[in-house]
Amino acid sequence: MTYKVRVKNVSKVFNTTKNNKKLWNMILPLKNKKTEYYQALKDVSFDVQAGDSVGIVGLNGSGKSTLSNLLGGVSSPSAGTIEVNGNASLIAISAGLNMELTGSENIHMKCLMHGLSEKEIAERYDAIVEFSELEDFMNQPIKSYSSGMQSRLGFSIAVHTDPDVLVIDEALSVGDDTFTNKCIKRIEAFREAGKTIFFVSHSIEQIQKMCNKALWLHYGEVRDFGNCIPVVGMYARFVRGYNMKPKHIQKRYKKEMLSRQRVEAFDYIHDDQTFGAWNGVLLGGVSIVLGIALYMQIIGHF
Ligand SMILES: Nc1ncnc2c1ncn2[C@@H]1O[C@H](COP(=O)(O)OP(=O)(O)OP(=O)(O)O)[C@@H](O)[C@H]1O
Repeated sequence: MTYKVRVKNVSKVFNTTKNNKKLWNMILPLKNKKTEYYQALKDVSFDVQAGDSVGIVGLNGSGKSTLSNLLGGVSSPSAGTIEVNGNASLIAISAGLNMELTGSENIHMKCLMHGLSEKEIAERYDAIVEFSELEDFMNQPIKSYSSGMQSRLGFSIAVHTDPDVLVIDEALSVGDDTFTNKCIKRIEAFREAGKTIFFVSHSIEQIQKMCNKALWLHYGEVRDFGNCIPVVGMYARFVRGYNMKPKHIQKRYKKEMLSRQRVEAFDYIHDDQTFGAWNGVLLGGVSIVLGIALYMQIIGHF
């Protein structure tokens, strides 16, 4: 069967080394023996078909937002591949919005980023504003918006740019019920049109209502993936059992799981951090050459 989104052996690693930004570490990155990494996602694989609506569940810190950022193209995996047939749009609270720009400018900017022409933006502008219910706030910088207002604007822009894959990360958790219901209706219409949706939420009820598939992430790994009702049912049973455990047991479990996600290998990474390291080497080299040139100039003067 053809897939709409294929996530294959994806890992995401963050450099969590303390004092990593010291100039010395940037110039001589390979000297930094104590580099520490945190593996937020570990070897995640699954395929999703067009028309699927996938709920992503998991405890706090299990990697849901990290995955939604990868799916929405906001960041790239440290290892593995994500293939999306079509264009994807991420809606998270304030994702991709510029806090200094007004609501109106943000609409323009995000629509351009999604490949819409000036004519298409002009045609859709009123509908975006009307759906967001922010008519009176369009000329204000969005840093003055509440998180619910930012989310409404982000949601409205994203659905009107008509993406093939919509990634919704907790964006519905900050709105009031009336707006959330309006969004849910819009998402359902989206699904009926054969689009693909990823939906991150802590509300099991919302996921059961809106999704046909579910992915359960557990401390960066796929614990289960498949039809929504059984996967979410298993997850709900796990959460009930977990919540019944005494606090100190929960704390110990969490600590042990987090310690398993710390990795030390340097060569594992082939993303921005390695680029950063080589940029450091380049910067160091250029500095030395400039230093020598300056020294020669000074010597030449005397
Ligand atoms: N930029 C970063 N640098 C270092 N660690 C990070 C970074 N981003 C995320 N993490 C870590 O990765 C892990 C997964 O985070 P993520 O936000 O994806 O989890 P989540 O499942 O969305 O959590 P929540 O339910 O609380 O929103 C967390 O332990 C987090 O601290």
